[in-house]
Amino acid sequence: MTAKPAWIRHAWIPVALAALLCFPLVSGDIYYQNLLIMTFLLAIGASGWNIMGGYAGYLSLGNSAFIGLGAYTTGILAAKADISPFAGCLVGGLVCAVGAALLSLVTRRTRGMYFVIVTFATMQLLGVVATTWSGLTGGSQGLALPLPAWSLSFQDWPFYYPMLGLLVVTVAVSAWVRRSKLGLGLFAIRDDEDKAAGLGLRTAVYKAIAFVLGGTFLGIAGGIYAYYVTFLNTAAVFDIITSVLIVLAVLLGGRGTLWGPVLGAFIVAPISNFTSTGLGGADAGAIRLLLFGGLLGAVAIFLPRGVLPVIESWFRRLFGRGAGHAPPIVSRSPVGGRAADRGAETSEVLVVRGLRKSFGGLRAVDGVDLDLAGARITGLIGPNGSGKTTLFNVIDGTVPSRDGTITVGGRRLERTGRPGRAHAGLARTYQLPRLFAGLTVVENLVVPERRFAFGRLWTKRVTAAERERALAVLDDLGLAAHADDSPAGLSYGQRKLVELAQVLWLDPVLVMLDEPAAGISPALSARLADLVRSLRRRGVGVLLVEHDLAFLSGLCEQVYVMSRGAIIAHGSVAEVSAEQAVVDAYLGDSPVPAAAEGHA
Ligand SMILES: Nc1ncnc2c1ncn2[C@@H]1O[C@H](COP(=O)(O)OP(=O)(O)OP(=O)(O)O)[C@@H](O)[C@H]1O
Repeated sequence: MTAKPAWIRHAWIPVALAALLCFPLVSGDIYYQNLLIMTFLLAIGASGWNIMGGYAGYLSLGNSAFIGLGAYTTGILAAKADISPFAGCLVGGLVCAVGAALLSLVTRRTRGMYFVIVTFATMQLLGVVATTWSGLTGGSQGLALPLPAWSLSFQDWPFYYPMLGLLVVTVAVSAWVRRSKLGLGLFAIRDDEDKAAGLGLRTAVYKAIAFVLGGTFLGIAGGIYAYYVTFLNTAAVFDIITSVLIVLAVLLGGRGTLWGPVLGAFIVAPISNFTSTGLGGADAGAIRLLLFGGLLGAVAIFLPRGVLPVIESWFRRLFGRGAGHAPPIVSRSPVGGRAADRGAETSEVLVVRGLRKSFGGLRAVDGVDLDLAGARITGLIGPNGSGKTTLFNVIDGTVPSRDGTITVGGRRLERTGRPGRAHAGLARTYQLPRLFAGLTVVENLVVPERRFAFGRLWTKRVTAAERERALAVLDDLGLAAHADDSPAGLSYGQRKLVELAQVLWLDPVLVMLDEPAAGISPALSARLADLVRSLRRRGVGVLLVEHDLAFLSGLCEQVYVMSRGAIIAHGSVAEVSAEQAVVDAYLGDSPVPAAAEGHA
């Protein structure tokens, strides 16, 4: 069965919106109006949180801090400066945007549980500041906002419609983020942040923008909420329960999806409302926290994907809705690039001097010097544990080192971060291919970023030109039929090929390949060797770690031999194979493979 056109699949959106727009006009029931206002607030919070927590995979538990900041900014402006709360809430959004930008600076290097703790601590800190700064916030006495001046016949419409409007804007922005390069980068960060940085993505900027967007919407919603309740109390506004409800709504609905957080809010808000009106007494807050904390744990364990993805996969199974493959474009992948432009054949692409890296007392890399010319394929061999991967990691910035210099294409890079090294033309693959499982094969190919530009973040996730070029590359690799599949469906060898094609998207001057031929079929190995030779023709320098000497000897002009962190020999495969130190360290007593005696 063919997929239905997008307008049919999305027809429910205007219907649902029209129903929500008409509801207050046809029903005079204030209870349901209020319930919907709180649902919209939760849905805004959940959609905003989803940009950072769902798309980028950064969970935080401090989001009610932004609601509180927005609410207090609006409340203080209204109570002290007589500024309309509807204008004040925009200022609240701005204050939250600045606050989120500052917080993302603080949390730049924080991940996982540490990120959760820092955001939670920020919320607690803001609560304490708001309580102690009583001259401004009213402290524990609370802060009263002016009562709305409109006629009672309007009921709660002046809160209902702005909140609904803000929800529409939040979802629209969230949808637009998904379709942009910003979203592509955020999903890549969620799958493998280190790899994304190695492909040139300025991950800190991506995360900061995601955090600022979510924080801004929460701040504006907090401002409208402040006017709606007309009385702010620090204990209630900076309560952890609001953060828990936001996270619960996202996880329940479907983290990382567009509509999951909204669906989750429509399920969670009525339950929350029921418990806050139904439960009384001094322990009501603790019971609610226990209940929603328990629900959060249960959803994380028993429904980790959330309701929406589960329903979608049922539908797919029932109606067989597939993504459909675009026809492959038969053309050759482009050659040339910056390596050829800079006449790399004649210059050094990599110069390393005195590089060292120790892990405790172990000298994994011990004073390594390397000289690699462009348009040359250089092998790096050595016994297991001799330091080859660590040397790669130090050169590409995965592992920091304080000793030694690294020059790529004439630029000193030892103090440059991973994205900067990628922008300078340094690219690498891994022993086990690391593709982004949440992206399609084409998206994996186009995700690398040759240089950072703000404007680029807002462009389409995969432009038509990029798609055409990516399909040409995949066609060359015999993988065009998998263009729109998840890389999880590819064989190990195919993933290695795609990873190589991915790093070539950077248009590098130097490519470091970590055991590219390990564990792949002879046919794929031959294809890979062809690809490596084509790099040499384009003037790209190649540094290749490989245990398969037959593979190396057919490719490399020179090899470096490592043992115990140091380079112990350098020359052609035949030359180093004849050296006694190499035989002792690497080959042991085995004879040199016949293939090593004559190389291309
Ligand atoms: N993060 C780390 N912490 C501590 N020791 C490490 C770390 N990474 C590597 N090592 C150690 O450094 C030494 C060099 O390891 P490395 O992985 O670089 O060797 P290799 O030559 O790539 O080995 P192989 O050929 O098996 O991949 C090994 O003794 C390894 O145990």
